[in-house]
Amino acid sequence: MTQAPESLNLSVNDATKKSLDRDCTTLSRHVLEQMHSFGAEAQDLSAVMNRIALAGKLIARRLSRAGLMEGVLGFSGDINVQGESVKNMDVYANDVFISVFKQSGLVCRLASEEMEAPYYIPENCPIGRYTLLYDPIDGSSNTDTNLSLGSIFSLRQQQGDDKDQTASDLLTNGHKQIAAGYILYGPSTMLVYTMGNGVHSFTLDPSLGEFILSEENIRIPNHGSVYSVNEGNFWQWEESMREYIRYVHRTEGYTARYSGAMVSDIHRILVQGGVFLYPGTIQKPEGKLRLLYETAPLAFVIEQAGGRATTGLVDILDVVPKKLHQRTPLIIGSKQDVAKVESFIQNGH
Ligand SMILES: O=C(COP(=O)(O)O)[C@@H](O)[C@H](O)[C@H](O)COP(=O)(O)O
Ligand SMILES: [Mg+2]
Ligand SMILES: [Mg+2]
Repeated sequence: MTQAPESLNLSVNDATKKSLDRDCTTLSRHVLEQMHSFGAEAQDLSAVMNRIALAGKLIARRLSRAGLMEGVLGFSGDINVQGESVKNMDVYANDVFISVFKQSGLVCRLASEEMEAPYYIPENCPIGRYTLLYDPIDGSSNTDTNLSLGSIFSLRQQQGDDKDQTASDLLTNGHKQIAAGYILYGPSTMLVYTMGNGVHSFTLDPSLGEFILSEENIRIPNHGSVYSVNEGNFWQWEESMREYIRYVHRTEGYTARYSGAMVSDIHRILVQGGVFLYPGTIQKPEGKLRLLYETAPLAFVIEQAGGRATTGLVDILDVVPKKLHQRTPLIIGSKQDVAKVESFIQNGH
């Protein structure tokens, strides 16, 4: 039998080892590495992230077969607390997050876009002290046309016992988030998260059923060519926002990208730079997006990657909400591009 040269053997083994190491860098292992500990808190956070990942896998599985199944596409017939028509996928994804945390001993309360008040899991409460805030499906208008969608999550420590079930301890600024991130349901399913120590992305490997590390410590470019905004709202904005858009139109080097799902638009900006805007309108100065489970978690991610997020006047992470479903305007992305928009809002140029 002919022996392979020693050097060839070595390089094959090295390559195999590298790919094995990569395949074993799962989300739960990564969280433990981030915490530099195998202690109880690290184990809990790793388990929480693992459950969020399970929710992402369940939602991704349903979306991948949506056109073949009854009752997945279309509207449920309900109107949610935001006054928006609810889609069947909104209902399913909302229930998925509740189901994965039941009997988990991890999360005591869940608050979402689709529920007027938080959902309490009393059996978890003596143990789990976390609250999960989430947008189960972001960009739901894309559901019926097989386009990208997202889920957004934010984890907070419960303060106090919340005996009266008003959840008033959630009405604090975004710096109180322990972890935040999103799942992007695109050509592949990705999970991006931060725990205050950089931003990391994972791709779902369907053959393993695991989220595997794609990129660690992602840094957003300081400037990018993309501006991402619904220009259909042009005449509803304040003049300063219209002036900014006129500036973009007059200036070389900008390109518009808008998918209808904020998670995918902001993911593009995280990777390639630029700015996403959802400003308030003259009629609705607070805009459309909700602070606790949309703008604050995305602000945490983008700031951790070296970018910025503001209402135009105040950093998103400094905003203290008065109510659970409070809305804020959002300008988020590369530092230079956000500063440019701010200068139009604050100085008119
Ligand atoms: O948060 C969003 C919508 O939230 P939702 O789907 O209701 O969770 C965004 O993804 C927007 O849908 C998106 O930016 C498009 O908004 P419009 O330009 O259609 O208002
Ligand atoms: Mg949303
Ligand atoms: Mg939603």
